Formats: sequence, C-alpha cells, structure tokens
Amino acid sequence: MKSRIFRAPEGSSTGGASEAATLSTAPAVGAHASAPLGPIKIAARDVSVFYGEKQALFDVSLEIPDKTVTALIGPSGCGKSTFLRTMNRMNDTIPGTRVTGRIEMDGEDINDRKIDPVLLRAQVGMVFQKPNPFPKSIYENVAYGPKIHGLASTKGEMDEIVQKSLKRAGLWDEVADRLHSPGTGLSGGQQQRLVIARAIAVEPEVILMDEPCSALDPIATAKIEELIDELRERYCIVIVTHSMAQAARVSQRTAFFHMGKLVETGDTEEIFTNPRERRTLDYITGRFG
Ligand SMILES: Nc1ncnc2c1ncn2[C@@H]1O[C@H](COP(=O)(O)OP(=O)(O)OP(=O)(O)O)[C@@H](O)[C@H]1O
Repeated sequence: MKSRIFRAPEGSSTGGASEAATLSTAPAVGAHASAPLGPIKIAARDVSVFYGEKQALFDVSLEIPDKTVTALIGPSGCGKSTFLRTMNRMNDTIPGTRVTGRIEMDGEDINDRKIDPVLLRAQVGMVFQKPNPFPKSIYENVAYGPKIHGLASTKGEMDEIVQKSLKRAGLWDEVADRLHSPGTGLSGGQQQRLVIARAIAVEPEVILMDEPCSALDPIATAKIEELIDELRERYCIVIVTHSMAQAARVSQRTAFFHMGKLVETGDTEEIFTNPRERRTLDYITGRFG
C-alpha cells in the first residue's frame, strides 16, 4: 500500500495539517484498489456530447483498462451517465443528441459506420439503476440475448449458457429450482443479479453499470459489490456511483467529473488519498455535491 499521507494540491490555499485532517473524512479505500490493471480496453478522445443546443460533456479524454473496475464519480448533472452511454452508443437512442470526438474499443472506432450498435451493445452490456428484468421467466430473461444472437443451437447448449451466466452472476443457487418462475418475482438485489446474468449471457467484454445499487438495501448492495469484484477478473467494468464509499471499495481506477468536464483521473487509492486537484478533494471530502 502506498502512503496515505496527504500532499496539498497545487494552488491550495490551506495548510498541510488541516488538509490532512480534512482528508481523513474521505472514504477508506478497499483492499482491491491497488489490484493490477489490464491493457487499455476503451479510449475516449476529446468526446463532447450535446443534447440539442445544450453541451453536457466537454472534450473528455479517458483511457479505461480491461479487467479493472473504473468508477465515474461527481456531483449530480456532471455528465457521468452521459459519458457512460457514449461507450455503447446508448446516446444514439436519445433524439437530438450529438456526440463528437472518438471512442475506441480495442483500437476500433465504435462510432464507425460499419459498427452495428445492436452488436456493440451486446459486447458492451449495461446495467441500470433500477433492475429491469423482462416480464418473462428467469430462464427466458437470460436466454433472450443468446437466442437473438444465435449463440446456442440446441436446448442443451442454451441450458448451459443460462446456468453458466446465473452462476457467474452469483444467483444460480438461489434460483436453480425455480428457473421458470417470473424474473419480476425476485427481490430487488436478485433482480439486479438476474440483469447482470442477462448481460453476461451474450459474452460481453465490457459491463457498464449506472448506479447499480442505488435501489438496493445494504445487504443486496454488498452482494453486488462482491460480484463486481469477481467479474473484474473477466470483464472491463465501468460503474457510475454517487457513493464515494462504494467507489473506494470496488474500483481500481476513478475518474472525477464536474460540470461536464473530466477533472481528474487516476488510481482509486491516489484519487482518494492524494488528489491533484482542489475540486476533487472538496468533492471526496463532502464539501459539495
Ligand atoms: N436526454 C437529455 N436531454 C437533455 N439534457 C440531458 C439529457 N440527459 C441528460 N441531460 C443533461 O446533461 C447533463 C448531464 O447529465 P447526466 O445525466 O449525464 O449527469 P450525471 O452526472 O449522470 O447526473 P446524475 O448523477 O444526477 O445521474 C445534465 O445537465 C442533464 O440535465
């Protein structure tokens, strides 16, 4: 572990000792914060997003490593979700939205004409704030994507995909005996894991999570956080969270956004113990947001 001694950010007006005291109010960084990172999976270069006349993101450049959890943090309205949606072109579905700049996945421009956004969204899955299972059985929720994308040619193959995805999402043991019951009959936390299983079933490489725990109780939240940590071994994960404590617990990289701009990015431990920018310090210590 690196030292947690706080170095005052450049241009800071207050002294070291009082800053150190202030930083002690920042959330404790979890044991996984310094895990090794994979190669760059997604690279955003000068990305701006406009909703009609309104510019919501300004020239954001950010590299996101594979096999890593990257947390996007910042006050409400700073553009976290907007940025998240640029990575699987979900902004394309909002009328009047314009995205400029370049987003590469494995070096390939995801906005290139030859990219099919439906296939891209299978490769870059998304989990939303509120669990949104289809009004179908648990089995069908997971089998839906593989069916559309032709990933199984027999019932046996499909059964295997469903079982493997539910296992990876940490839900199998709780639902194995009721696969044909409605997904909507599960608890909120189970529904969120079902949605994660649904995303996993189509063999994604990236999983985007937009405040995945905000509708869950602390126990269900802890389970999802544990799951995120397990999934990191296989996938590139990007999570938007309002919870500083959650960002500190689950991520290895953190990007802090403010008013549509990326203020600072770095290793989570560094951001939470030794931020370079004054605005980051003020946000993580709860002075605004
Ligand atoms: N569909 C839309 N049409 C117009 N403006 C939008 C739309 N979606 C978001 N915005 C605006 O873009 C800005 C960034 O919004 P965004 O939802 O990305 O922020 P956020 O950081 O995710 O906020 P929150 O934490 O509250 O979810 C805000 O000013 C928001 O009002």
